[in-house]
Amino acid sequence: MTLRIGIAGISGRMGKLLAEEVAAAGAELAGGIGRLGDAAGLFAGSDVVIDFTNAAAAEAHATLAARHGKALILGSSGLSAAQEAAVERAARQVPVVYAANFAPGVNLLFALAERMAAALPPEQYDAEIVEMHHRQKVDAPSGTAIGLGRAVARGRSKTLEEVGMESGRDGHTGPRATGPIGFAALRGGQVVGEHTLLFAAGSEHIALTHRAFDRRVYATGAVRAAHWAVRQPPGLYDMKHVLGIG
Ligand SMILES: NC(=O)C1=CN([C@@H]2O[C@H](COP(=O)(O)OP(=O)(O)OC[C@H]3O[C@@H](n4cnc5c(N)ncnc54)[C@H](OP(=O)(O)O)[C@@H]3O)[C@@H](O)[C@H]2O)C=CC1
Ligand SMILES: O=C(O)C1=N[C@H](C(=O)O)C[C@H](O)C1
Repeated sequence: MTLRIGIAGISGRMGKLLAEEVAAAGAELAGGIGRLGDAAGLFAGSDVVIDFTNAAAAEAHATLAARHGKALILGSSGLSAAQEAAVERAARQVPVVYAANFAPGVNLLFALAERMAAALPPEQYDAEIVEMHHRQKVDAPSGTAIGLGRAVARGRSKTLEEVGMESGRDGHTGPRATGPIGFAALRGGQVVGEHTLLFAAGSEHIALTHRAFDRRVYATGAVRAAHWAVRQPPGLYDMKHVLGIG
């Protein structure tokens, strides 16, 4: 049977591409809403909903997904801890794929970041994450940068909260602390998404960079996740589960 996919945020930069990718994948566009749309109606009429909106709307859509028993693909970034807790609650009842970035290359980068961090002692290698996005982006650091930070922390057998984040350095900051991960966010023009993870030691640097040239890469990944999610039991998944990379 043809999969019915609903889109929350259909008039946005991502939403327009998602509608095209739903059709390209042979699925049915069950409906699409913007800020003023009927969200409950969208969930009622869809097998799975893809959300690329904002943090507050994402939280509301997670609650609706659970209420309507529908799978959810969540791409929105900038969620607070409380908003992520609402997503986790929904995922006890329905499959939720919550991914900071739906590009395959970034998800490989997450896996590499964890392995590199495990191999490079924090006393010798400072981890720094630099990201750049278009001037319309409203949250910083990007969800992907935070995802990279979480991967580095995991590689060091800690959480990101335990390791600590150092962002917005300005003025007399004093020497860099050992351990925390540095974050820097650049905004300008129409940059689709660039992320660099740098491990800096006294005698060497290692840097990994991902550049997205076309945000269609995210839309293709999200539609792929939608087809995958409807076959899963309730749970919180991310793109590594969809792609089968660990
Ligand atoms: N995980 C990933 O791979 C990616 C994540 N993102 C994230 O996706 C989100 C959207 O990005 P982008 O498309 O560039 O942003 P846009 O601002 O272009 O689009 C967001 C859309 O969401 C709609 N919206 C706002 N509130 C609601 C609501 N309550 N219900 C339904 N729709 C709503 C807006 O509609 P209206 O026009 O009515 O205001 C708008 O069209 C961001 O958080 C971004 O960081 C982006 C790219 C990739
Ligand atoms: O807002 C964007 O554009 C993007 N947001 C995501 C993020 O916050 O990481 C993913 C991608 O970098 C594009």
